Amino acid sequence: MAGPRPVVLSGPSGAGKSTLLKRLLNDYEGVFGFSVSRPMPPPPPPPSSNTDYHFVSREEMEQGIRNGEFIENAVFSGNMYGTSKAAVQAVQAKNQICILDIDMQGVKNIKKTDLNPIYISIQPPSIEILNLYDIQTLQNFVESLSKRVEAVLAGGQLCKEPGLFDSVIINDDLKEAYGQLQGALSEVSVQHDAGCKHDLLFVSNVGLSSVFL
Ligand SMILES: Nc1ncnc2c1ncn2[C@@H]1O[C@H](COP(=O)(O)OP(=O)(O)OP(=O)(O)O)[C@@H](O)[C@H]1O
Repeated sequence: MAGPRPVVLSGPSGAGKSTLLKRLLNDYEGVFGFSVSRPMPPPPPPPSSNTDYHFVSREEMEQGIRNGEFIENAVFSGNMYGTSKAAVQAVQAKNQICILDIDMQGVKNIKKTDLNPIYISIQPPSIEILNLYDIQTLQNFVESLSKRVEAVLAGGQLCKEPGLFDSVIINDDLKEAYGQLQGALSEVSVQHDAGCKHDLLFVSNVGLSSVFL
């Protein structure tokens, strides 16, 4: 597939992925594009005005899921959401760089594709700190707390699996973590600096992984 390599960002809810991404978006203003997702109609209000949805029929989406066309998908408030391989490839075809914020299942799914992204894991320094960061979300989803903690612990172990991630960033000090993220993205910068006109583009995942953990 022609075009720049996508970038996968993964890590437990509350590890700081959005915070780091916001910094990137801010620092590379005009370089980042907008997100691409595939919710089912009737669509809810977009999570952010930056979100660029691609609408398909329920049948089409269900067929696509059966055919393995989606890196990940989920249902929220009766609507289906997903990130398709085609959406990532469409971004590559525009010579832009996709950053995918996906969960561990999504990481495993994308490994089965030929998208060949750079894999970056964002991890909290400790489970105690994660709980502090994530307290509001936890309050909203108290009943799923134990499952979420299990998923966080499993994710923390999984990210250490050899070959799974290219970089594992422990988000203790935000400035330091951001510097490491920029370092991990240096390949992207090199391409951009080389005048290849590779823009960075943030493709949101369903963005609701915390709901489903
Ligand atoms: N290094 C850090 N030090 C202190 N607070 C942090 C740090 N990184 C992130 N936070 C705070 O932790 C909270 C959760 O961060 P953030 O929303 O970026 O996590 P996330 O990984 O995107 O979670 P989710 O996947 O649930 O969206 C935010 O309030 C953020 O300001």
